Amino acid sequence: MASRYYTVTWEQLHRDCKALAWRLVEAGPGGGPWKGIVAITRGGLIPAAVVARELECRLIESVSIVTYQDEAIGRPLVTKPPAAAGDGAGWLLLDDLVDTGTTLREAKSLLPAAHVATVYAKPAGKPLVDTFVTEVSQDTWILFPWDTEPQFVAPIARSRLG
Ligand SMILES: O=P(O)(O)OC[C@H]1O[C@H](OP(=O)(O)OP(=O)(O)O)[C@H](O)[C@@H]1O
Ligand SMILES: Nc1nc2[nH]cnc2c(=O)[nH]1
Ligand SMILES: [Mg+2]
Repeated sequence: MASRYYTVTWEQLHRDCKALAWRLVEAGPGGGPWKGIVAITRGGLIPAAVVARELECRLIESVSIVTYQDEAIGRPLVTKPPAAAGDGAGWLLLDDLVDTGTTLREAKSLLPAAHVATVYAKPAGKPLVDTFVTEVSQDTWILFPWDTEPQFVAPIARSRLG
């Protein structure tokens, strides 16, 4: 288990994805538009939708890589390779976050020339990313809005009683 959690709301995710789009809008090949976005599913799907809207990009490809079961890391399994995008030149390879870098290493072996972007980055995986927005510490687990729901919490005074 991680030693701390960082909870991201829908609003914050939207804001952070738009901040990522600002960083990417003039970084396409020759300063022009990107050929398309390759989303690493599942986590990259919603960031890809928001970034695609902001960059007016209509071509979305996907590569599916399963690395974690809940918070436990395993060997990365490519359940769907990208159907198009060649070696990735001119394409954005997009994921929600990089942690150890295991998933991105696998994705980059399929699309070595792609520009790699994530919304969040932890120190161990950061060197694999060309563009990101927010860094969190390695011992932090990021909780996305699709992983959580609001629930009752006891008043502070009551929780003190043990
Ligand atoms: O840098 P890493 O240590 O590889 O961790 C990052 C990856 O882990 C999560 O995916 P996960 O395997 O949980 O699959 P999912 O996107 O389908 O939820 C996340 O979406 C990243 O893709
Ligand atoms: N949701 C989530 N998935 C991850 N996969 C690897 N690290 C993380 C993390 O911090 N949060
Ligand atoms: Mg993922």
